[in-house]
Amino acid sequence: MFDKIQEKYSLSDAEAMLIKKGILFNALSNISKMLPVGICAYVLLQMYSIITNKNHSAELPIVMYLGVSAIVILLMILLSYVEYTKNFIDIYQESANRRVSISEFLRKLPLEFFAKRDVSDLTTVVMTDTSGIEHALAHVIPQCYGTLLSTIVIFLSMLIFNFKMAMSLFWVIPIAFAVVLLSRKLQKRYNEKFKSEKLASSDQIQTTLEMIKEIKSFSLEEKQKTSIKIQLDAFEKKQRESELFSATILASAQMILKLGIATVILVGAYLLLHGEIDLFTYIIFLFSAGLIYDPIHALMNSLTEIFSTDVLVKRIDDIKKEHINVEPFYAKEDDMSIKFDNVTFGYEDEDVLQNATFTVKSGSKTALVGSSGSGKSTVLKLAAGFYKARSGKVLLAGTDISKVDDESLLQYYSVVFQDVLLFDGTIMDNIRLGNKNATDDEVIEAAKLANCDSFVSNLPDGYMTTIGENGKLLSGGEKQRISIARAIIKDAPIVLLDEVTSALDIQNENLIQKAISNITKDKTVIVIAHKLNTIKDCDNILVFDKGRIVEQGTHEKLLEKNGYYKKLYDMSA
Ligand SMILES: Nc1ncnc2c1ncn2[C@@H]1O[C@H](COP(=O)(O)OP(=O)(O)OP(=O)(O)O)[C@@H](O)[C@H]1O
Repeated sequence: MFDKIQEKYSLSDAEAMLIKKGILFNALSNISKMLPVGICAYVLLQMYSIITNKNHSAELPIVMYLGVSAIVILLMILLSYVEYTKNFIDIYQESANRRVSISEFLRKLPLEFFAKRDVSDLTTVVMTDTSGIEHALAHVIPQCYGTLLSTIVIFLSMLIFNFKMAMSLFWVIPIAFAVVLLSRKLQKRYNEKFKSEKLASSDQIQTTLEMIKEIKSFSLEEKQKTSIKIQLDAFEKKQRESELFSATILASAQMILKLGIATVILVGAYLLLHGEIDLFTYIIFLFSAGLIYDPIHALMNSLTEIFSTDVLVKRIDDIKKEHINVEPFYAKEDDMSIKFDNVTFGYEDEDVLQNATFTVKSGSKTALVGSSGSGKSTVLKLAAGFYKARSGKVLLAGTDISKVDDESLLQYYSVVFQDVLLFDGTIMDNIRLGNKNATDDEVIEAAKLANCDSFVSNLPDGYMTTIGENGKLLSGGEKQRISIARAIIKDAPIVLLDEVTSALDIQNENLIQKAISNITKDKTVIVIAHKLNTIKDCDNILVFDKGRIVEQGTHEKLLEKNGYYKKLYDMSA
């Protein structure tokens, strides 16, 4: 049985051992809680015998009872302490590794996976779902199985002590369990609905916060408020339904358990009157009836929590099923040629790139031109292995990049995309992201080449200025220049540039172009350009229209051809 638990929760051997100890100490702690029952019953019986024998001169050995009680209390405290440290502290520490390993796994997944899943959903998996499992492992599973074990031990002891009384005490337990277990499927369904509404709510709140500027500028506050309210109401409804269902099941199980007290009183009284049991046995069972059902009720509570972890475990398992390429990519003798071999790709059902075939020779420059939405950025993303081709192959130095590990592949790429992502840190650290070993001087050198130096020197702390979440303290052009500096400092053999001049003012554009021509020197380059006069010296130009390459060649050849490129060129002139 424990193997199943270990497999279900993907427990490490150390974690499994801690949980086993937790179960053992919980069981011992539960059993120790029954010891006072024996002592109390024995004291009461002694008192009764003194009173009924009218032997008032006889004395109770009070000191001995106090001594035994003190030992029992010490034992109970010790067991509770060990149970606490084993269950909560050690297991929590071990479980923290689970969150790290999921984050690490996510980091290795291809970008394609992130396109299918939204960020708040994944954050919930890493933070909330793992917390739910941690809580279950520390607080619920050891108690649950510990209580089960101690109940079996107590049941067997009581059965040996008195069969009829034991049956009158324990008959309710399987019935109460059956009620909880039979409700499992329904419980799961309620839980899944509740979880998905919760996710949709946090998703909507996150989207609202991300789009706050647009919402305000288009006066959409009221509309947004209404849709958030509708979503939150739906979430609350599902939460109420789920909790009401669990509470009803638990209350019913508890009522069934309480019936056991009545049967112990009635059956005990009957057996006592018919001389089948003595008063001591009766008292023992009466006390036991007052104590034994509480941990069992707690166990049932725990069971509903264990059922609810099924959904969490499934969500984590679904991520872990994703395929990660582990084969590292090795560059072959400086060959950095990129080949698209009949590549077709779509983000969703529709193909946005069809049968693209071209070669970017090692050390050459290829420009991608075409109307908006024709598939240029998609080609860059496929070239960097961010997405896998639906059919056909993308090859780097003859190796199919869909088969190799992203991390080893991407070390050969410097990428500057339209959407610049910066983290909330200093400018120095943001640029150093391109090369974590770069010295401060090297960072500043790269920043100068990317024309960052002029605006950075005007900032209060220069390169040590913190730029806020996603560089919110910087302009679009400044952010883009930082991303160029990153690419410069990385100095990778392949450079992918997407509309690098789009967010720059005219004054800086020439300087940037110069910086780019410096970093792209002797590199394999694919650049997207809307200003066609900047790509005249490219070795090859691919002209895109509606996801297809309609022309390719050098600037002169394409002009001579007098086709689509010529039309675009004339329009941009
Ligand atoms: N993440 C995505 N999910 C779904 N569709 C996408 C995604 N990214 C792009 N598309 C769609 O793919 C098609 C090609 O987009 P792509 O960004 O490659 O065009 P582009 O030529 O680079 O356009 P632009 O010059 O405007 O940047 C477009 O129809 C676009 O709507």
